[in-house]
Amino acid sequence: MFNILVIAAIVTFLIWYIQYHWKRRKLYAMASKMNGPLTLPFIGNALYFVKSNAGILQSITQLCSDYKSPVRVWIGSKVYVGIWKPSQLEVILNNPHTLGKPDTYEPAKLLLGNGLLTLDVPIWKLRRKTIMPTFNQNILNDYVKVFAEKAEILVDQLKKVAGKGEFNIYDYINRCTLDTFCETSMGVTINAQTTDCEYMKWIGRILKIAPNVLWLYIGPENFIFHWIPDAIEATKLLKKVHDFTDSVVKEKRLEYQRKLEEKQSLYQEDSTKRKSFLEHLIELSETTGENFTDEELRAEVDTFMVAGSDTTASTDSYAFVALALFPEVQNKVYKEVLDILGPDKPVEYKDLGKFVYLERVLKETMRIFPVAAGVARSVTKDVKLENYILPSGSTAVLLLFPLHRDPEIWPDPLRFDPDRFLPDESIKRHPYSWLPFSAGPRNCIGFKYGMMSMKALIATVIRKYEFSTTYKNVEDVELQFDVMVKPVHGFKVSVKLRNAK
Ligand code: HEM
Repeated sequence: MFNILVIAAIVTFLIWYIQYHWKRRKLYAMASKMNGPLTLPFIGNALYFVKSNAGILQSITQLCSDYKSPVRVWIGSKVYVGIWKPSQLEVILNNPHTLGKPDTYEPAKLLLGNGLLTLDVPIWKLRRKTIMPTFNQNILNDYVKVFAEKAEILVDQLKKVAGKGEFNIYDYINRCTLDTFCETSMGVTINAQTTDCEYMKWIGRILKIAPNVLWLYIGPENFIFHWIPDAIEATKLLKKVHDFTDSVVKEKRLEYQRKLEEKQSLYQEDSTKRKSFLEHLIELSETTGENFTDEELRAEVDTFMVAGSDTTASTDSYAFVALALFPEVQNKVYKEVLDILGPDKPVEYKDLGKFVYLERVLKETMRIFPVAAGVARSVTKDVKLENYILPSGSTAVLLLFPLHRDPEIWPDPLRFDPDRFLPDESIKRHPYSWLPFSAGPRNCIGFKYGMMSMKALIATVIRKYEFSTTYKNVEDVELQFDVMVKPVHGFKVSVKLRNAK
């Protein structure tokens, strides 16, 4: 009897195994036509990525120098196709069958709920269309006052470290950015720069733990996620973050209802009152029939907070490291800001377009130090990619870091030269050569907000402080993959008050 059961189990397994591979035969055939390293049974090329955070980034860079785009990599039973050639990126970023997010984004779903970043394509399309108007230029212009106010507090906070040697400027900028985001996304003041703010600690810790648990989703091992201590801690912290956002959502909804009952639309009541993204979303929800649930509103607000604040804080910090590394660039930015603002006038939205050199510096910073090393998309139908077919069932990984450092596109790629972004130079390149915010219909919805807030912060700070660093050059800034691309040894700079007696 026992023998029969064993034979039945083996036969069932064999039938399942053959069916499984038979269904995937097209995937195997197409993937085998692409370049890629030799694969080991069962684990594929997983060993390439079982490394330290810095090692992972090195492995990706090495793969891209050993092979041409697209490169195929197997991790367990999943095939990932790395792409960094601009013409191929253009195909993927604009194809309707590569708009979805693969299961590598599952941890982000836990973090953020179902917000724009992680939503499945059909719902994402509707949601993106609804949310898009909240990023219009007039709304963003209203936020510049907040950017300027919070940056002035940052100027004040930096007095603590001025003239006292090197420190990690990210710690200061991150607090400033969280202050700005809480005000503009939720309409709440958390004073992260001047008080010991719990919310900031939760977000900081979650982002720190996230890389330790991310890999659990890059394989069939998803089920163990909930048993890992870091994942358990992250879940507890997430609850606190979600409870905080939930309470703000409820409060703002009640406020909206109260105003309606008083028969005053928010606009009629006080057209000069600045509204946060959340307040705009509540209004859209009520007036367009979109009917966002509280949970959906929370997911969108949390998504803005997480997708927006660490990316801008890190890019601002890289920009200060770059200014510290290249004093002649720093001087030019300082002069431009002084010419436009004078010594004390707070930055206003109409000034931002005039910072043309600062804009080139930011673009060159994001080229050399793109905080998002890559973007992943699931392939739901075969897609022709020049001489290859990207098979349905694979994951396209758009490698922005290797793209931005490709010597064929960017000669002498580690030379920091903002003039690469002069219009006459930009026009010579493929438009998909520079993609820090990605591109196509699912690009970063917050890119204008990001550019405006970074310009406002840097202009406000550079006017008061001069930056230096013990990093000697770009190569010296060793990088690692830490959800975002971050320097192994921090964003090390020293600051000195300008005109200090
Ligand atoms: C330097 C700053 C920023 C960088 C480098 C950046 C980069 C990116 C990238 C690479 C993506 C992925 C796009 C894709 O899948 O193809 C993305 C998506 C997104 N970003 Fe940003 N981002 C920045 C700032 C912001 C800000 C300020 C906000 C919000 C206020 C924001 C909100 C989002 C959202 C909601 C998505 C998902 C869009 C969608 O799937 O429709 N980001 N961002």
